[in-house]
Amino acid sequence: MTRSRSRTRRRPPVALALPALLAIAFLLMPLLGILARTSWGELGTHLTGPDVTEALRLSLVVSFWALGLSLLLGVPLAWLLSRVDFPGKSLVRSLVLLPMVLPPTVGGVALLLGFGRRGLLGPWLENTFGITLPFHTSGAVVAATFVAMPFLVISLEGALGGLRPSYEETAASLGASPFRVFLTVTLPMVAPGLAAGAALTWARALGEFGATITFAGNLPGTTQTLPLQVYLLLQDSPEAATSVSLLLLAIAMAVLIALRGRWTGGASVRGGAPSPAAADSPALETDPAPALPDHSAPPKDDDPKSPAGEQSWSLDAEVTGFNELILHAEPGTTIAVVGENGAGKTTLLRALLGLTDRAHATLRLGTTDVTDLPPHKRGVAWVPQAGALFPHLTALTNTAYGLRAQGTPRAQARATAQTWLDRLGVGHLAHRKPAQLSGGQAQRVALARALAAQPRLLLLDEPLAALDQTTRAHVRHTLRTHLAGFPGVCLIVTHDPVEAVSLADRVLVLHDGRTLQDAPPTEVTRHPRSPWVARMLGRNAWPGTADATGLTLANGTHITTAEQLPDGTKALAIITPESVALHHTRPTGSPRNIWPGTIREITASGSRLRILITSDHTPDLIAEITPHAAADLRLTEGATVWTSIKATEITLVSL
Ligand SMILES: Nc1ncnc2c1ncn2[C@@H]1O[C@H](COP(=O)(O)OP(=O)(O)OP(=O)(O)O)[C@@H](O)[C@H]1O
Repeated sequence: MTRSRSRTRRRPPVALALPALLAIAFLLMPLLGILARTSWGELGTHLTGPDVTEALRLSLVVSFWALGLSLLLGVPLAWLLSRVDFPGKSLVRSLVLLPMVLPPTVGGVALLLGFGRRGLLGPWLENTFGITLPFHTSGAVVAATFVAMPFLVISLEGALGGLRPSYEETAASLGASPFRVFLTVTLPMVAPGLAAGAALTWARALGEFGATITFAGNLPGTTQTLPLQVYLLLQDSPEAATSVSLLLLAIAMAVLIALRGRWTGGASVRGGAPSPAAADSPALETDPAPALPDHSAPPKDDDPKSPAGEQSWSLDAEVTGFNELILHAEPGTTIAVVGENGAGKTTLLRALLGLTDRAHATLRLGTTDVTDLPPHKRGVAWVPQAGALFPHLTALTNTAYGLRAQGTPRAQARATAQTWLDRLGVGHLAHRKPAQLSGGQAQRVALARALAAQPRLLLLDEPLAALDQTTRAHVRHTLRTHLAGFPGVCLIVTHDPVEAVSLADRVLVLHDGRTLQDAPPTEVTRHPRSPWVARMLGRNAWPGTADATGLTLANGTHITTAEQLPDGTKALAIITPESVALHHTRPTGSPRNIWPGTIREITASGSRLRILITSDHTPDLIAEITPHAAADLRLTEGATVWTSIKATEITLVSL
């Protein structure tokens, strides 16, 4: 903190500071000119004259109409530009920006040729609706909208672009229709950007001159706004022009001051890390989840979509595209989805949600085929990484979101949400915003929100990734308790072997989008089907070819094993780190596999030490020993050791 402050106080280089100061002086000089030349004594008279008050009234009318029109047309346009890919999009974006760079008088000419009496659309407007824009206030509104709307569109498009899609996707997965998502999540989250854009739009419309005078003329009381007044007054009464300019200047400054700090707008989006507020708050990670006598989902009548009598949902999915796999699971099954980076875990989840074109899932949940339903009608709830709690809603309203989207009355939805928050041990935080929750608390609220929506399939994307080790253990315990009673199937994407083994009934190992192994954790632990899975589970896994006495590795090293596979079978030799013994000198006696090696790395793993050994004879080998044994052997990085592994300690897994 101190360091960053002293860094900002450091004297700036003269080569940059000097032109920067000149720029400030350049911008300031005209404003000082207005202030210096204002006849302060006559200011009141100038600003209260009938012409000026009339022009001010007209300016306010025109600018607010222009703002209204810009909001009406510009908000959907900004949304379209930021969210939909369509041909000619960059052309449309250039079109939006054009009025900002076009000389306003040219804009006025263009408006005349488009909407004027002899323009392309003018005659039709006149004949059909009796609307004539030039020389009417409506013309001034059109001119102001033309030049001001781009400010709204680019501000809002920027804010929308900065919004992580996971918020809107989560809202859809909770059952909200696209329009509801827009109103309840998108708009509130981009509110600062929208407000900044609206204020700029209004200020620009208020100051509009060139397009207005060219298109709508300069008729007192009809199209003569304040900037046009200034132009006229400059010829007849320069002091009055200065006073009116000061008024416009004051309004512009007021807008900018009101916008201070909002330029970087965007939503207050939190990551998974605990906020400072949360750090001060009584953290709940140590609270055990309350024991639940009955963890069934809330009453069925809360769920308008549930077919009567259906209490649980199996999963049948056939996924094609990047992922090629078939998945079947009985209700209540928790499946850990694991695999290397890029194996297709997230793509699988998104395919089940109906949120990606990269893979397609034929999906049946219980007796219902949801394949052709949009994401918000599938009953598939998603908890993305870091939870994606809506930052503008409290924990309670976040949790009630899915029920409200599904039509549950507000009071009932809130009562049910409170029940779920209580069940997950965060009921007392119901009225906090996500920014006031710690990472662990936020994860519990995100889980409560997903469960409260009564999904038929629950997808958790690395639910514990953002948490520290202690919190992780507690939240894992909570998760296990609550998943135990979930009446559908739950898929958990994880990179954490402990999470996979301790939470799941099955481990689905993906490789290149396909199933490499789909088995109970004990089976995967005992017989990992790939070196990657073995390594993930902390085991050594050496690929080779089986023969009569064991396995021959690619480099020719032979490993003797107690069990044998048919000659020529491609297989993995799985060696647990605890079964690797280390010696100072070449051991004699029963072990059949003995190689020399060099210690490359020693790291702590719980109460034991993990030793990485490299050798010319074998692939890298991990051994795990007690610190006491390490001290006895006086192990240091770089030291030479002998490793030995009993033939009975090696498992062969055919590939
Ligand atoms: N929008 C996309 N367009 C093109 N390719 C993509 C897109 N999203 C992901 N991919 C690619 O698809 C593959 C699978 O990605 P996916 O995100 O599903 O992997 P993952 O298993 O979740 O990885 P990680 O563990 O890194 O999160 C990767 O090769 C990735 O580069």
